[in-house]
Amino acid sequence: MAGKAHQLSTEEREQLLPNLKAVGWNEVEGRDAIFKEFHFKDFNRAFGFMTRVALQAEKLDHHPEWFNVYSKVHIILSTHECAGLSERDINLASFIEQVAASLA
Ligand SMILES: C[C@H](O)[C@H](O)[C@H]1CNC2=NC(N)=NC(=O)C2=N1
Repeated sequence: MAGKAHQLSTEEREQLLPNLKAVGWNEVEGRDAIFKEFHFKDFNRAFGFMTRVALQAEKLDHHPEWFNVYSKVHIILSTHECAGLSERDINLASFIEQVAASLA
């Protein structure tokens, strides 16, 4: 991954977070991270979604924290390198939204 991740400033958050909040992402309490819960029709779709996200995460060298039960996938995004939210999380969340939309 090129360059060092920096924790988003207040201004960057005001600019970047509303779009994600509008589609169901929320800030995690007590931790600088974002969270969303995804529901699919069945496990096959949930796992297909996870597979596509996993391949992109590996490509970006930026990985989600996630939890799956059957058709439900919980995702938390945060950047270890800066111990909080960075642009990498915003970019990965945007990619995740595209994948979810294509599977809806
Ligand atoms: C060594 C390796 O580049 C780092 O650990 C990468 C891998 N995946 C990562 N994922 C996330 N979410 N945050 C990171 O800071 C991060 N760093």
